[in-house]
Formats: sequence, C-alpha cells, structure tokens
Amino acid sequence: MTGATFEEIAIVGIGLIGSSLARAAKETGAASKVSLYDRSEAVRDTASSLGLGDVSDSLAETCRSADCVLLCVPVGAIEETMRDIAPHLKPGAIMTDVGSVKESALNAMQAHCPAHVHLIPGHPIAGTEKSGPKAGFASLFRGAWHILTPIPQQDEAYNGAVDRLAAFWERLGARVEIMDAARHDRVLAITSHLPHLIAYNIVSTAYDMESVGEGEVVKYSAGGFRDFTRIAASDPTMWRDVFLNNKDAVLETLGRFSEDLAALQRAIRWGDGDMLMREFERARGIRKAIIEAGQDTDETNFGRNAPDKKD
Ligand SMILES: NC(=O)C1=CN([C@@H]2O[C@H](COP(=O)(O)OP(=O)(O)OC[C@H]3O[C@@H](n4cnc5c(N)ncnc54)[C@H](O)[C@@H]3O)[C@@H](O)[C@H]2O)C=CC1
Ligand SMILES: O=C(O)C(=O)Cc1ccc(O)cc1
Repeated sequence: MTGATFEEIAIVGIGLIGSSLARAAKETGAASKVSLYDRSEAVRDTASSLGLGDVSDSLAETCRSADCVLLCVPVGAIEETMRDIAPHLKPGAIMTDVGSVKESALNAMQAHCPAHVHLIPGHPIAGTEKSGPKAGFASLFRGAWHILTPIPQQDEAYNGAVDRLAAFWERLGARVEIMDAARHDRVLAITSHLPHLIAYNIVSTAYDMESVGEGEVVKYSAGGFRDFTRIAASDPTMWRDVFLNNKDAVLETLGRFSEDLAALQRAIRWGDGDMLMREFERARGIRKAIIEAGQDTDETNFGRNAPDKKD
C-alpha cells in the first residue's frame, strides 16, 4: 500500500507494546510521523536513543496534532492519562488504547474523552512476558488478532474512523475483529487472564514447598513448569491491573476452573483412569484445532518470535 494510513500518530506509554507499535508503524509506513511520550524520563531517553520517533517530555505536545492517539499504559493508568490528554486532542482525531481489559478501559476513557474525538478501544492479542522499550519489536502484531470494541450505534463519521483504525492495524499485519467490550472481557478471562493467574500461582506454590528446595525447582524444572515461569515473569503492575479491572469475569471463570480441577483431583484419588483419559484426549483436540486454525505458527506464538533481549 502506498501513502500512510495516518499522517501522524501519538503513542503514550513507550513500553513493550508502545515501542513495538512505533517500530511497526515506521517499518510498514502506516504513519508518516510517530510522536511519543512516557511519564518516565529514563524510558523517554531510551526511546530517543533507539530512534523510535519524535520523543517529547510534554504530553500535550505529543498529542496536539495527532490523527490517532494510542494509549499504551497499564489498564490502571488509563483514566488519569486520558484525563490529561483530553484537552489537547484535535477535532476528528481517533483515540484508542491497547489495554488487556476493555469494559473498564472504555468507561475510563469515556469519562474524559471530548465529543469531537472518535473513541475506539482496542486490544492486540500479542505480547510477551517482557516489558520496556527495548523489549519491543516490529513484527509483534503480524498474524495476531487485534480486537476493536467500538461504541455501538454511532454516526457515519465514527464508523469511518473505525474502518480507518482497522486499516492501520491490518497494515501492521494484524487481523482485526470487532467485539462487544463485555464479551471481550469474558473471552479473555479464560484464554489469557486465568492462564496468567494459574502461572503465578504454580510458581508461588513451588516456592513455598517445604519438601522441595528452591535449588531443586530451578535445577529439575521440566518443560511444563518452565513454560509457566515464562508467563509468571510478566509485568506485575500490568497483571495486577488486569485482575482488578476484570474482576467479575475472572472470578466467574475461576469458579468453573476450580470445580473442574476438583473433579480431576477426585479422579486421581479414586483411580478413575477413564475419566482422566477422556479429559486429556479432549484437551489434545483443542490443541489440534488451534494448530489447524494457524494460531500457533512462528509468526503468532507469543514470545517465540521475540528477539531474545534483556530489558
Ligand atoms: N505485555 C503484553 O504482552 C501486552 C500488554 N497489553 C496491554 O498494553 C498496555 C501496556 O503494556 P506493556 O507495553 O506491556 O507495558 P510496559 O510496562 O512495557 O510499558 C508501559 C509504559 O507505560 C508507562 N506509563 C505508565 N503510566 C503512565 C502514564 N500515566 N503516562 C504515561 N506513561 C505511563 C510506563 O512508564 C511504561 O514505560 C497494558 O495496558 C497491557 O494490558 C496488551 C497486549 C499484550
Ligand atoms: O506472553 C504471553 O504468553 C501472552 O499471553 C502475551 C499477552 C499478554 C497480555 C495480553 O493482553 C495479550 C497477550
């Protein structure tokens, strides 16, 4: 495609996602100008030295002439950041975010977003356990889903803005899906949020086992446990905010999970091998379906396509 989708984008929050966006927008030509802001001076300095775009120490300056502002901060910081950005947005601009929870993000942004701006929340289903500007990379969104949760029943100009934002993400290589915010939160509770909670919990249990020393856990950790430790290395602030902001859906999913886990516990106790076989075979089927749907290629597998950099 020739010509940028947006003349100028502003990225607020230059961590893993914000810096990946900056790199991808430049590499694909989706934006002619990339303006960046982070509240941390150290992060701004790193972003400048990495050449990610025009880094400013003024949030107002960063957002003033942007056609699209992308909020890439932890979910718990969305409301205050939106409040600070609001007076500086130009009429007709698109305001979006990348938060992992969508209903609370929508409410937080809607509370402050001016009427002359098109508010379209979004969430890239792509990431890694790393954080910070050095951890980002341009191919992160390639082949991954990007979910947009627009406000229903808006006018034609709004719908046009949704199409434009979708075109931007597609230019970065993402596949765009439109979804209701509450539904997004229920789906992600089981496919992303609960797996992270389980990972944090299994690592914590291993730490606390009196009968197995920490050294042995590190030394003999087999594939399964190692995979959990990767996920449990994710940013604590980000995940605290996810759980506090998707409380209802996570608690409901956790309830079902605990019941199913108790059933497996029972099957082990009573030697019910048939039940274990039934459950394990069904789980294998889901894995097969994910592979067949092309969701576990090198392009889309979380983290696997990340350059192995320390942050
Ligand atoms: N890490 C991941 O794998 C994914 C994260 N997300 C979402 O993306 C968002 C950002 O996550 P990451 O990039 O991983 O985090 P990160 O920790 O790498 O970066 C966040 C950045 O936001 C900055 N920040 C915090 N509060 C701010 C504020 N008030 N004003 C300006 N900057 C502020 C921090 O200084 C930091 O540089 C989160 O909402 C997260 O839920 C979405 C998909 C994947
Ligand atoms: O690293 C992993 O395994 C992930 O699950 C990445 C991830 C984290 C949070 C999101 O909202 C989306 C993707």
